Amino acid sequence: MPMSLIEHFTAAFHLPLPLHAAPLVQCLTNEISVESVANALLAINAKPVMADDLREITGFMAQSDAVLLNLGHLSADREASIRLASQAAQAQQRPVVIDLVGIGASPIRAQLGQQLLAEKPMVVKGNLGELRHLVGLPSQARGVDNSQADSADLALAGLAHRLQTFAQAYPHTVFLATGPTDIVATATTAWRLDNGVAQLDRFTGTGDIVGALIAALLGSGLAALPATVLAVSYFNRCGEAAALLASKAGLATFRLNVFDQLSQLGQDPEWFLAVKGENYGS
Ligand SMILES: Nc1ncnc2c1ncn2[C@@H]1O[C@H](COP(=O)(O)OP(=O)(O)OP(=O)(O)O)[C@@H](O)[C@H]1O
Ligand SMILES: Cc1ncsc1CCO
Ligand SMILES: [Mg+2]
Repeated sequence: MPMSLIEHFTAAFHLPLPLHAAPLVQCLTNEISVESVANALLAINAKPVMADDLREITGFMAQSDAVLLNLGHLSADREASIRLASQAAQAQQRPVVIDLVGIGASPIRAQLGQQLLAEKPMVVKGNLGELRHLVGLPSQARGVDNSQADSADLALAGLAHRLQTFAQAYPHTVFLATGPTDIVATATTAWRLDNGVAQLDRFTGTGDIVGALIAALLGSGLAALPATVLAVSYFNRCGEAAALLASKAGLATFRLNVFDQLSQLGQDPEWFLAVKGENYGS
C-alpha cells in the first residue's frame, strides 16, 4: 500500500499553528487583496511587510525570512520591483513564492513569469487555468478566475503529468495549481489535494492568501513540498470549518469565519485528520 497523504506529510501537519517564531514575509502583491493577505499572515502569527518601493526592497530583504511575488496588479513600476526582489532574494538566499496571477490573460505577465522562473523560486503557483497556460495546455479560464472544464478528473491528471515533465527543467521548484482540486507537482512526484469548499472561489484573494501562507511556512524552515501541501490543506480545512459555522449566512460572514479559522483551527492538534488527497505516482 502506498503511503497516505497524511502519513507522508505527518511532520509538516504537526507544525504548531499559529506559528511559534513569527517569520517575516515580504510581499510584493496586488492592491485588490493586499489587506486580506496581510491579515491572513497575521492570523497564523507571521509578520507581513508589503513594501514594494524599488528603493526599499533590498533593505527589507535583509530582514525577511521569505518573499511572495504576486503578479496580480502589474504596472511598469511593480514589474521593476518584482524583478529586483527576485534577484535580491536569490542573492540573499531567501525562499521565494511566485503567484502567476493572470498569466493566461496577459502576454506581459506570461513573459515576466518565465523570467522569474529562471531565478529558481522555491514554489510557483497559480490557479488551474494559470498553470495550464504555463505548461502549454489549453484552458477556457478567463481573467484571473478558473474554468470548470479544467477541474474534471481527466484534465487534472493531464495537468499533473504535464507539470511533472515541465518541472524536469526546474528540479528545485514545486508547482501548485489551485481549484476545486489542487495539484502539487515536482519533477519526481505529484499529489492531488481534495479539501475546500466552493465558497472559497466567491471572495477575492483566496489564491493570493495561499501563496502568502506557503511563503510563511518556507520562512519557518519547511521544505517547499511540505510547505505547499500544508498551506493548501490548512487553508482549505479553514474554509470547510468556516462554511459549517456559516451554513445559513452570506459570503461576507463566510469570509470573516475563514479568517477566524486561520487563527484558531490549528489549536486543535488533530485538525489535519480530515485532510484528503492522493499521490499520482511519478
Ligand atoms: N470549488 C472549490 N472547492 C474547493 N476549494 C476551492 C474551490 N475553489 C477554490 N478552492 C480553494 O481556494 C483556494 C484558492 O483557489 P483558487 O483557485 O480559487 O485561487 P485563485 O483563482 O488564484 O484565487 P484569487 O485569484 O481570488 O486569489 C485554494 O486553496 C483552493 O483549493
Ligand atoms: C480580481 C483581481 N484582479 C487582479 S488580481 C485580483 C485578485 C485575485 O488575485
Ligand atoms: Mg490567483
